[in-house]
Amino acid sequence: MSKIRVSEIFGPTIQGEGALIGEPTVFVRTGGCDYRCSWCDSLHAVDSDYRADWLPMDAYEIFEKIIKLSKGKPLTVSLSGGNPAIQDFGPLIEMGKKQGYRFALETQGSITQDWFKDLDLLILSPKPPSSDQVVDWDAFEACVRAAQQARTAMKIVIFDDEDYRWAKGVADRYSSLPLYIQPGNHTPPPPDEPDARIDMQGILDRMEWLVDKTLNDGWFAPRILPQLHVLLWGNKRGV
Ligand SMILES: C[S@@+](CC[C@H](N)C(=O)[O-])C[C@H]1O[C@@H](n2cnc3c(N)ncnc32)[C@H](O)[C@@H]1O
Ligand SMILES: Nc1nc2[nH]cc(C(=O)O)c2c(=O)[nH]1
Ligand code: SF4
Ligand SMILES: [Mg+2]
Repeated sequence: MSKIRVSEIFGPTIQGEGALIGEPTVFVRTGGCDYRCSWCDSLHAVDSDYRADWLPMDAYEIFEKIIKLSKGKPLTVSLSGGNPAIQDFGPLIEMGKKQGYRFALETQGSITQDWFKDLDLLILSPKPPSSDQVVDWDAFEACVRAAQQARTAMKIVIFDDEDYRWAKGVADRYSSLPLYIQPGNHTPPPPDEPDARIDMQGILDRMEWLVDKTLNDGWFAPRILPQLHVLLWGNKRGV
């Protein structure tokens, strides 16, 4: 069985973002990402300087840890990273579903896997201009198609006016996908400083700006949500 590069497994906590906000969950965060977003809040799982901290684990070992953390009570497992779509989660999803666990995956939509169809929720998070990344829309489209019947949602981080306009354009192209927008944390933790100071008032101001802008604009398609875990715990890692 192939190994998955794991940065951290933690929980139970609540899902802090998007469609499943507030839902109890255990996170499996993988190491390695094909993107380098300018404002990434999880660089310890992206930057290869930290690869020595990423542990190769097989599906049995990961599921054992999930069972321990959840005390054997089935819940939703959130697969994130880094880009978790680099890894092979097929065997873990198959194993977990047999025991009643559900699986949600967070990815930017740059890499497709055939096991996307087995997810309970695929969250595609294409990156706006402020990230300094360039979206490959063919690759994104392939992810949407690979989901097949699996529930799929889109989540876009918005930092400024340009991101906002961009998000509206993307929403038009994928109007059948439920959309969640969230303000950015402009004070993400440096990878070697897990609990770095956070500008909470600045984040709340960005949330208010985003709500006002969206409503004044008469754009009623998206749900506008903060990162709830950030409001509760700041930049703390493993929550
Ligand atoms: C750390 S990423 C990992 C999964 C995947 N690489 C992705 O970007 O979707 C998880 C989520 O956090 C969001 N995110 C990362 N940095 C952020 C920041 N500084 N402020 C708000 N959201 C952020 C991403 O856009 C993504 O939706
Ligand atoms: N509680 C909590 N909710 C989250 N939603 C997305 C997260 C992520 O980093 O992928 C995340 C996270 O790290 N913690
Ligand atoms: S795609 Fe996700 S994990 Fe990768 S750098 Fe961007 S926000 Fe971070
Ligand atoms: Mg996060």
